[in-house]
Amino acid sequence: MQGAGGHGSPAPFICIEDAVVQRAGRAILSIDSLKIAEGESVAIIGPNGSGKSTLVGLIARTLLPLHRDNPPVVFRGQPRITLSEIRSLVGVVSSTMQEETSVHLPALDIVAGGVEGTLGLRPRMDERDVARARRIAWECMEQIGIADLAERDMLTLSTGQARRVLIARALAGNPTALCFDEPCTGLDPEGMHYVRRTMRHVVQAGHPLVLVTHYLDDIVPEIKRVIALKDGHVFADGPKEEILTDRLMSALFDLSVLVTNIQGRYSLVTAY
Ligand SMILES: Nc1ncnc2c1ncn2[C@@H]1O[C@H](COP(=O)(O)OP(=O)(O)OP(=O)(O)O)[C@@H](O)[C@H]1O
Repeated sequence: MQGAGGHGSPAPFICIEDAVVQRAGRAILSIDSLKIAEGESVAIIGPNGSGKSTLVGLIARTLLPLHRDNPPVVFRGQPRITLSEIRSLVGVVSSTMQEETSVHLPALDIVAGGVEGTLGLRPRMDERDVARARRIAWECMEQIGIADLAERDMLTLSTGQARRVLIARALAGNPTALCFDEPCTGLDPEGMHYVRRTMRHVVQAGHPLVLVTHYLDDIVPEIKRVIALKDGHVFADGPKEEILTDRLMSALFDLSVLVTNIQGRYSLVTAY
């Protein structure tokens, strides 16, 4: 089937054209053109305030751009798409969600809530639907190696464990792609290790990932493309070997930095 990409090329999974998000009278994000192909995993990096979370909100439609006749964000070439269709295309995990799910509920029910996009299981849910949602939740937790947390109260989990529960919750909605906004922020090295391992696992399991991060270390080997944002604009976009260089990263962060690459795992080093 030919998508809306024209000339026989398939439509991109996400196509953002001429998108402007304005807050307090100024453009906090301004994207001329940004396309993410079907099946492609990307990392979006940039300093604080560069517009990364705004971009996630734009993609997930949790915030709205300036009105235009043609929608600035188009999935698979379909200009009109509902919020629930977006949810089935992109499962988002963000720190806001972590706050929202800090409640006295078993982790299994938090994950089960991901099936219908609710916080925990919906009240007055049919018994069969509850059983089905819990079965899916269990499978998703098992898939990423956290089934042992199923009965634990969310409020007793470490930040790293809760983060992985949220990843399982996103998987429970069976979205095509996943979008993680700063998945390793606030975690200790062990927590980071397990979240990064989980990211590799979900990509290898066939879910393309849009990863938003400050840390080059989060860019798992499966991610080949890096998009750098600065001051609300795309500053650089390309294969990670071309973007993750000393020169480009120093210009991005306005700081003299060195990029290390050990067997495909990148890091930033500064001489402080
Ligand atoms: N509601 C708002 N009103 C005014 N300014 C806002 C609002 N929301 C965001 N901004 C500003 O927009 C810019 C981009 O914010 P955004 O949260 O997208 O950046 P970010 O790259 O995700 O930052 P961080 O790395 O700190 O999470 C920032 O300068 C922020 O202060």
